[in-house]
Amino acid sequence: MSSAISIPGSSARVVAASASPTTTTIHDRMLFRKESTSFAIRQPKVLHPVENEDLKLLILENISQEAVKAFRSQGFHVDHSTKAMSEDELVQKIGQYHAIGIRSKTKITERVLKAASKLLVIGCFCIGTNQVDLDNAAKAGIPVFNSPFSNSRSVAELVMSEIVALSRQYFERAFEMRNGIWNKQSKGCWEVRGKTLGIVGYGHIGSQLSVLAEAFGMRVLFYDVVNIMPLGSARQVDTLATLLSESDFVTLHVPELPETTNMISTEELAQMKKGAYLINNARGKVVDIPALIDALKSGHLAGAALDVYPSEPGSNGSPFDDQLNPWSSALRSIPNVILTPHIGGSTEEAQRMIGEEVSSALIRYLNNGSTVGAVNFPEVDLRAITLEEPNHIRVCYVHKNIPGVLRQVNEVLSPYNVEKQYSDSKGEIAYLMADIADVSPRDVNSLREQLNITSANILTRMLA
Ligand SMILES: O=C(O)[C@H](O)COP(=O)(O)O
Repeated sequence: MSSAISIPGSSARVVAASASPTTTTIHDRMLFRKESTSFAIRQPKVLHPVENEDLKLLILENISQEAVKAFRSQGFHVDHSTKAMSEDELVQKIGQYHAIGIRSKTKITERVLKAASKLLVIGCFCIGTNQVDLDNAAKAGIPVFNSPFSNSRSVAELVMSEIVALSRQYFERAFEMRNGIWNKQSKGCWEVRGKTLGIVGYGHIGSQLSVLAEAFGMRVLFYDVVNIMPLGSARQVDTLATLLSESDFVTLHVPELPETTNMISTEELAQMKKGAYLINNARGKVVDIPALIDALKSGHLAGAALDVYPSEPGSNGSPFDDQLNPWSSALRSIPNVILTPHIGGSTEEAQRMIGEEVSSALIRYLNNGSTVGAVNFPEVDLRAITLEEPNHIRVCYVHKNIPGVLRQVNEVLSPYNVEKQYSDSKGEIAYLMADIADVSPRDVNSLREQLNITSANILTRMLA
């Protein structure tokens, strides 16, 4: 949510953005300068890449129209599709685009990145970024942005509904009623009040869920690799085994990482209480599904809810079958499992917020060079160039993080007045932004060429 504040004496507006780390920067705000007792307003100049070519964006997976509108309002050309793209399709098409927007299905692999000769930035319009080869993107000078928490509430609410649905078996009853079967029963159906919820991963979703579960009268335990202050009366436990052995419901909220692959397998399922339930809305590879099928068939677990799978179809209407995942029909035949098609973050509210948040981050990077909020890149930003500085240009220089680079860059910039400069590094990648005064259009090209030939250069862009 954002609100607008009118500035007296000005038709411009200030956008007071949400608490998101990527939605508010100095570029979004007016600049104020104190002059005697009143404030004079210095308006930020809207920057654009000085390259002649128009920016082309590929927006996949039915990303919110809010994002598409925001991009078009910047004059970008947008190709929009409701579907994901396969690696082969991307390799064929990506070469013409400067930016791509994806959700969790489209994989940006090393092969795709090699074909992405013009790509400047990647937007993941979701929380997860495991679908992108982040290291190779950074090495190619491509920052990746995501939406770290805009769909947290939607996922947490889905989990609450799954806890009640599993506990009351109402999805099975509803399924029977659809088939004309009246089967009223209370055996094995429980209230959730007084039961223990074990949350694995106490980040934005896990902590939100903790609050909702306590409002339902549940006792909440959580396990996380870092120490986190519990909300309400929740309690952090030291080991996953403790959480598994004490919880009636176990819900997973961890990213897909080598350490979390098959985090819940035969041994962990055996540690869960007999009659407990497992819920996974995180990533498909976190649960060893054949082991889960065994635990359900043996009756050790009373039920499960799964929203994510190791392989997922790329578009609606595509089959969820044994070709996609070899155990698919075995899983589908178990009655006490709720299977949903990765809808955790699929609400109008979440998609709208994500659309606004990630499109803003991409526009800020493309037009202003800001990498604040990037997940694979040093975070660099500069205060805005103002309208009172018409011949200023902004240099955005992504380079290898090796000694001696700044000396070379400053030599190139030395004939000019460098108004401000900031650089930072992350692993092998470093990023420098500098605003330079009084640069003629002819000098812009020469500056770019001189920076392009520095040995550490990965990508140089000029904004004016
Ligand atoms: O990573 C996420 O935010 C969730 O898994 C949702 O992914 P989706 O946007 O592809 O539905």
